[in-house]
Amino acid sequence: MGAFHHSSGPVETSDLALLDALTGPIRPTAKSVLPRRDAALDPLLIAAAAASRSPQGAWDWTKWQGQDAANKSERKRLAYVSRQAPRRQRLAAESKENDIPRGTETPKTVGNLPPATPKKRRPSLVSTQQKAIPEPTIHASHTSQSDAISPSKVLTQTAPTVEVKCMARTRIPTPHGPAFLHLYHNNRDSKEHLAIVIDPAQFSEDPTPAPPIRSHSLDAVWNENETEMDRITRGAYVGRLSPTSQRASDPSTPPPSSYRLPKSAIPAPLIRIHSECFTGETVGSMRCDCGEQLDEAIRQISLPITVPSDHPTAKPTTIPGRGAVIYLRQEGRGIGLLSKIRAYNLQDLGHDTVTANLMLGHKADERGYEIAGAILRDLGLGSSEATSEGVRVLTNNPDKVEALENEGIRVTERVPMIPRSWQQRKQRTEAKKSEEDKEAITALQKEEKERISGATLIGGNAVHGEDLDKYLRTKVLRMGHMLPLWLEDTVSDTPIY
Ligand SMILES: Nc1nc2c(ncn2[C@@H]2O[C@H](COP(=O)(O)OP(=O)(O)OP(=O)(O)O)[C@@H](O)[C@H]2O)c(=O)[nH]1
Repeated sequence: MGAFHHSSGPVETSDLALLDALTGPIRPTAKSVLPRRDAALDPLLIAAAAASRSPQGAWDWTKWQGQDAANKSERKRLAYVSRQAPRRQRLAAESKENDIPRGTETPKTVGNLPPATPKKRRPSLVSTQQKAIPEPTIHASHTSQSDAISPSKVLTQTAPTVEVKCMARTRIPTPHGPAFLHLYHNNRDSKEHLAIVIDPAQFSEDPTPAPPIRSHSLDAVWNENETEMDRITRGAYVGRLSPTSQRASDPSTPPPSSYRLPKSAIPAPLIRIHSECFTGETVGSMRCDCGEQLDEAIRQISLPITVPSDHPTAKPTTIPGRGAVIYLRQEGRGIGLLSKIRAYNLQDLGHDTVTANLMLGHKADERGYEIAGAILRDLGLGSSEATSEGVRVLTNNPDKVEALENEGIRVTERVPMIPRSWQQRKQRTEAKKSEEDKEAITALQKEEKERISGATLIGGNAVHGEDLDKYLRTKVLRMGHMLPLWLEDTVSDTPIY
C-alpha cells in the first residue's frame, strides 16, 4: 500500500495497519492483534448506539449483572421499542416542517371524516375563474343559492365537499375580552385551522340576547360511550367552566326559538377570515400589517353593540360583541413560509410583494376559502338562507367576499379595515391642517413613537415603516384592495410599489 497524505500531515504506517485491521476482509488464518468491527461488543458500535438510541429502545445496560446472570433463564431482555414513527408518517411530518404548499400533502383522516382526494395546488380564485369547468356537482348546502352558476361558483363545487369537525374548544382571555378558541380538523388538508369565537353572552346564566355562536360538530354526540367529562374536556359545555360549574352541552335539547332581542334588531355577527402570518403575528414583523389586523379584528368584534329600541322613548340596549375570526393556516397567502421568506429577499431587491411571488413561480395569491366556508356553516354563521342573520365581513379584499358568497355564505356588509398607522396619520394631518394645538400634535407623535414596540402583536397598536407602506400600497394598487390609499408620502421620492 502506497503512502498518502492526509490534510493534517502524512499518514503513519501504523494508522494504515489500524485502518486495514478495522475494515479489511477477515483473514481466516491470521490472528488479529486488534479487535475487529464485527466483535461482539465493538466499542465503536456501542458508542454509536449510545449516541443515537432512544431511552426505550435497545438494551438497558444499567440492568446488566454480568455474563452469569445473563445466562440465567430468568434474565429478562428488554424489548426493542422504536420511538420512530413509520417512514410515511415521518415524511409527512417533514413535508409539514418544510411547509410544502397546500394540496401536495397527504390529508389527515380525522375522526369520522373521510380523506378527500388531495388537490395538486390550491388554485387561486382569480386564475380558476378562467378555467374550463367540468359538469358541476353542487353540494346540498349550496343549492339554495341562485340557479345560475357562475364559473367561480362551480370551481368550489367540483372539488370534494369539504367537511370539518371541531375537535376542541376552550376559553381564551384576550386584552379585548374573552374568546372561545375552536380547533378544527378537515378532510381537505392536514392543517389545524382555527376559529376564534367572540360571544361572551354565553357566559351569562340569563338567556342570550341573540343565537349563541356554537359549533354543531363539537356539540354533536360523538359516540354513545362518551361521558359528560369527555364532552366537557373537549369543550362541549355551556356557560362558563369552573370548579363549581360543569355543564356539558345537550344536543337533544332544541335551541330556543326566540331570543331576548328580535333577530332583525341586531346587526349580523362581524367576522374576519384571517390567514396565518408567522412573521407578522409571532415575530412582530413590520413588513406587513397581519399582526395588527388580527388584533384589530378581535378588538372590533368584541366591541359592545348598541341596539336601538322599538319605542322612541325607550333607551337603546347594549349587548356584548358577537362574531368570529376564522384563522386559516395558509401562510404567505398560501405559498408557505419558506417561499414567503424567499419572496421577502426579492422584495429587498426592489420587487413588490406580487412580483416576488410570481418570480418564485407562485401566483400572487394561492389561498382558498372552502374550509372557511365549512367552518362558518358549522358555527351556524351566515348560511345562504334569506332568514339567516348573514355576516358582516371585516376585509379590504374583494376576492374574500366573493369567495365567501361562492361558499353559500350570506354577506350583508363589508366592513373596511383601515391600517392603524393610516388612521393616526390622518388625525395628525387634520390637526396640522387646522393649525390646531401644537402640543396635541407633539403628544400624538410621542405616543406613536412609544407604541412602536410590540406594535404588531395582540394588544399592540399602530405599525409604522417604509416596508409596511410599500406593502399596503401594493395591496391597493396591484391587488385591488378596497382601501383609500394614504397619499401623504406620495409626493416624496419614494417609489409607489
Ligand atoms: N407571499 C406573501 N405573503 C405575505 C406577504 N406579507 C404578508 N403575507 C401573507 O399575506 C396574508 C395576509 O394577506 P393580506 O394580503 O395582507 O390581506 P388579505 O387577508 O388578503 O386582506 P384583508 O382581509 O383586507 O386583510 C398572510 O397569509 C400573510 O402571511 C408577502 O410579502 N408575501
